[in-house]
Amino acid sequence: MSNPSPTIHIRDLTLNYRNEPIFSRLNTSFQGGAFNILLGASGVGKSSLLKMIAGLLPITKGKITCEPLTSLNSQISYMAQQDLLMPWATIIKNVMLGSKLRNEKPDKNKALHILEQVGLTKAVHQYPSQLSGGMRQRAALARTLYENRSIILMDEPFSALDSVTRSKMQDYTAQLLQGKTVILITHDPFEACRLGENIQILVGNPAQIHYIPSIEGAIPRHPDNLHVQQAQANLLAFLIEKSAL
Ligand SMILES: Nc1ncnc2c1ncn2[C@@H]1O[C@H](COP(=O)(O)OP(=O)(O)OP(=O)(O)O)[C@@H](O)[C@H]1O
Repeated sequence: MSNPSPTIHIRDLTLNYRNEPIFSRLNTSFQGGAFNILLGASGVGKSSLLKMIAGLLPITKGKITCEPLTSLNSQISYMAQQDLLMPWATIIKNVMLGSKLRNEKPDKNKALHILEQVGLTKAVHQYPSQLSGGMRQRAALARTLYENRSIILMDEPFSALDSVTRSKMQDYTAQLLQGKTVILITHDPFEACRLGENIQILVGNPAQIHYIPSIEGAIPRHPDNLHVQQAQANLLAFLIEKSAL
């Protein structure tokens, strides 16, 4: 049997930026094999936390571990807020870039299938500069989904999409990443309640974690679902209450 997707533990993690604390002794866990959603006001430290998990920001105090205990970095696929597409490569080559960098044989059929599912069949041989912002974001999503990793970190992956495309991409992503450990940052309470199996909010300065009660039903939850609507209203009220504005 293959290993289960790991749970990620954050222990006493501290991050300062220009002598200001972003978090101080932060503790939480992101559930293995589940969609973990992370919300919080702009600037609270969500992207920094994700980058620390991805190994892109150094850890000076505290620990990030996973259970079962293995090396984190080799298991992670990370989708940044910026699409980070290579301007010199076509969209399909961008999607298969990871294979190339690892000297593996690229799986063209898989890349084409994912690109079809994200609605980019016609753009396969185009360059990033020829695409709209939403198309570029879907290309970056396709590249992330192509990597068959057990931990997927996504920083606002659907933020540039219109609401219909966003809903379709949420459904597809939830279906494809079933059983993986996903940490997804969003500013959208509705997205959080449709996709979240574990919802956490970073609040305050230094930031601490606040947990949202779990929502009934398997993901992706239907927009009609009354539990989703109620949870979304409660979540929005909480975010407004904690807003510094
Ligand atoms: N290299 C860095 N290391 C640590 N902190 C940084 C760094 N660069 C910027 N910061 C500061 O860290 C704080 C948290 O930024 P971060 O991008 O993690 O917030 P965020 O919650 O993801 O915001 P947003 O929702 O706007 O993307 C900000 O005040 C930012 O100015």
